[in-house]
Amino acid sequence: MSRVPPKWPPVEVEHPAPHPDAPEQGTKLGPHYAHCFGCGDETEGGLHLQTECGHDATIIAQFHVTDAHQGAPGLAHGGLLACAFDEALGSTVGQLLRKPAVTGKLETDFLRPVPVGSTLHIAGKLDGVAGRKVYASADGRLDAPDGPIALRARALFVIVDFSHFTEHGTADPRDVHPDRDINP
Ligand SMILES: CCCCCCCC(=O)SCCNC(=O)CCNC(=O)[C@H](O)C(C)(C)COP(=O)(O)OP(=O)(O)OC[C@H]1O[C@@H](n2cnc3c(N)ncnc32)[C@H](O)[C@@H]1OP(=O)(O)O
Repeated sequence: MSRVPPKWPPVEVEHPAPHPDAPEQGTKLGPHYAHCFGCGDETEGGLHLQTECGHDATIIAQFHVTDAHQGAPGLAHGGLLACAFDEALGSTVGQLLRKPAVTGKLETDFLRPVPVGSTLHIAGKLDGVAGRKVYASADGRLDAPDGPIALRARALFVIVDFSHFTEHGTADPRDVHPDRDINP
């Protein structure tokens, strides 16, 4: 089967430098929201993705695959793997650009099965910006930062105003203060 991906990014883009307030390499990034299914630390059934700032404007995430994440016996569920990439790519966009953004489109190539007990090492990077559209992509490697690639993902994020989260969700407007620069 041919796996030739379409042109990426699909439009002409600019390549922005990371925001001056973007975290430095090695900085551990806590959850952006304690109840986020992807990264929250108060969601018993969540993915508990752990992220940190990598080298060369990358965001590195680790997803430990447990019994709770199975789709087939002993294998991770594809939708949860896609969720891990959504979170890692959202973190890449938010942490490096310091702007609130939501996923508009997410494409995932599943190249190898991901067994329970393994750790997926996801490295996300920005591929370009066109107006409010931000293109980002990530590779997910099995069990080591240089392990075999199990998944690849490309995503379009759209920069939004903070009112997206107060009008469509239940974010507290008091939590959207002038110092806040990434998703609540
Ligand atoms: C640190 C934080 C980590 C967070 C990680 C988790 C991130 C998430 O999972 S967010 C939750 C999932 N996503 C959502 O709920 C988003 C739901 N969708 C929406 O709210 C809206 O459709 C939204 C905001 C994406 C776009 O709406 P709107 O603001 O009206 O802009 P709109 O004009 O439609 O689109 C903006 C541009 O993006 C393009 N675009 C939007 N969606 C797509 C798409 N699916 N495919 C291609 N292009 C798209 C539009 O064509 C437009 O392009 P152009 O500027 O060239 O005309």
